Amino acid sequence: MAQSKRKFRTEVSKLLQIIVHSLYSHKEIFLRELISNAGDAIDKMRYEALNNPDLAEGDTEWGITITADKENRTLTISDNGIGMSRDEIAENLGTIARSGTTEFLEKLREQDVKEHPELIGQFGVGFYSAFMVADEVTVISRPPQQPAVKWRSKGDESYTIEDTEKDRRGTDVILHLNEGEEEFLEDHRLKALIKKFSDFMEHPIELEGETVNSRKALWLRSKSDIGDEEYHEFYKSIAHDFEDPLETIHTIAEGALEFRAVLFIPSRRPYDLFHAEPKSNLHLYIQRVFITDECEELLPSYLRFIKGVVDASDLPLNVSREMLQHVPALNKIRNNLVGRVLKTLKEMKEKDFDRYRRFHDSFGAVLKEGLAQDFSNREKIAELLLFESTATDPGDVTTLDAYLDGMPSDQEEIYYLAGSSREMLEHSPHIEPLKARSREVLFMTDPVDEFVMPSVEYKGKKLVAVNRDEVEETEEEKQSRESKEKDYAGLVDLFNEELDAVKEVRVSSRLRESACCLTLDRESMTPQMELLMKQMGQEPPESKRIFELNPDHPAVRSLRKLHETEGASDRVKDGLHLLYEEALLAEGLKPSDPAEFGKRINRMIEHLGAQGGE
Ligand SMILES: Nc1ncnc2c1ncn2[C@@H]1O[C@H](COP(=O)(O)OP(=O)(O)OP(=O)(O)O)[C@@H](O)[C@H]1O
Repeated sequence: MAQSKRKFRTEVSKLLQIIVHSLYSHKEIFLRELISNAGDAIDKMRYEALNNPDLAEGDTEWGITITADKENRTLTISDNGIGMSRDEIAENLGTIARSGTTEFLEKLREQDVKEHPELIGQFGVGFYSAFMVADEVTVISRPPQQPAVKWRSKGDESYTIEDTEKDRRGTDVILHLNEGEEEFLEDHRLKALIKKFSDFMEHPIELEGETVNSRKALWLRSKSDIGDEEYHEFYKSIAHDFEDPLETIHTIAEGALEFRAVLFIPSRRPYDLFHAEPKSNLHLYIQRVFITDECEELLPSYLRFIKGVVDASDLPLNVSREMLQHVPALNKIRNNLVGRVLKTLKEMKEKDFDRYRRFHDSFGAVLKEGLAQDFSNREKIAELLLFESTATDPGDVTTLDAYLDGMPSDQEEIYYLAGSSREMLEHSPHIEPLKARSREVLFMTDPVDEFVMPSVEYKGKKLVAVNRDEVEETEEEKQSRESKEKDYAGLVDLFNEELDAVKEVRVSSRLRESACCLTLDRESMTPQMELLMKQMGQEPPESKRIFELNPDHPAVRSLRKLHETEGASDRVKDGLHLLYEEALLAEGLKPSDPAEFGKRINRMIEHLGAQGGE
């Protein structure tokens, strides 16, 4: 097949533009990325050859070779890994198949990357980092038992692909270095970088016929021999991150169940934490042989932000990826890992709250998913959560334990209100009765709260949403309500007739500053849940709300008087609908007919004008 020229997909061009024009610091990480890709390719080939030795074509001296050619100013990274076919190379090096890529790159301005290169670290530039130091990159690759292919690009809009010859299976990545990047052709510089970035890599990395790395898989070494820097380099290599991790967990389990794991909590939320498929990010090895990086059984999805490796020495090497889910030992490893992670987080929270706060700001919303996924650890997860509340200053947080500590002895439940922002929640009419009784209300502003919190119980106390018809009236409130109900019976009847969308209209004794509010009955979905369902293209079941009127509010009182003198006049009906629409707005909802809402307001203003002119 002749040479064909193809355009990069837009997201690749955009990424290349950022890399070529603004990624000036951390240039040397290109070597880490390319060596890490080469190592992955070897791992994949070795795994395939386990079950099908013919595929290896007799070449099982796994290794990576780095060759510097000063005359031609090229640096070549070669591996005898799995290689790429013509289609694969176009797919792997011409597109970025990660969801949300385009949106992320669009948001990331070049200036931001110049000043904060770690932002791009949330994304992981991988192979494309080669263009930080090279004006042209050639990739020659041959998969087992297939022809070779040559890919070439100058890091602009396009690349070419053509057939070629290659004896050895695997991939050569040839960088034609930019002027000024000659340091990456120097032996001592390359050696130092390989030691720094990839010393732990199991496969030998050769430079000038000499193996440079010590090759001892990091997770097999004893903890006391490993310094923070080594852990951090290892993390950056597997996570493709620019920043150090927030926390490292190195576990060596011996006895009935043997495995080793090195887990990391990143310091920053990756760009696709919520839109990518929620799957675990751990690499599973069995006796040092890489098996898969897509093993959902290793960690539940609410811990999907954890990166790292697990090496299970007890599992059979010939277990296929598909069979992994049926291996009971994996379940045990998973329980063990979950326990370690939760324990580490608890310790961090107790000993270094500022650091824990950083963790929670990035990953708290994911951790919460565990309340619904992992019943056996529910209380441990709940203990880790942080919330703002009516008792904290904006930006400050409290915990469920602190809530319980500050709770009056006659309070039976933990109160919360979920919504889009603290600001909105603070002004919600539902807070008023609790405030009046000096009860703290937790503010929940993550979308997942609506789904998980209603079923949570913490240390025997149920979490109750204060916008639901579940908060009991006090005796005093009850008496005050009953004394006023008679006066309002007529107006309440008219509301009931006029407002189809509500299930019940009630005189309320709980509201203070607000004239009215909408309360959910026990079974209904919250407005936010309804919105989410609509966003997902589903029609939520119709939920009717309870409309509560504050009999002591001047607006409600004057509407009652007007109703007594005029009956169900147009003015009274306008007032009634406006009160209802006001309650909708306080819930973050819209009046169902905005035009009619506008007209009602106009009539009211007109009326004011008429009064003023009198
Ligand atoms: N040396 C290689 N041998 C075989 N395949 C390779 C090699 N280098 C890259 N690839 C393929 O190209 C793909 C893209 O590589 P790239 O480094 O851009 O991203 P990645 O490693 O998949 O993702 P990330 O960098 O976010 O982890 C890889 O997933 C792999 O399939």
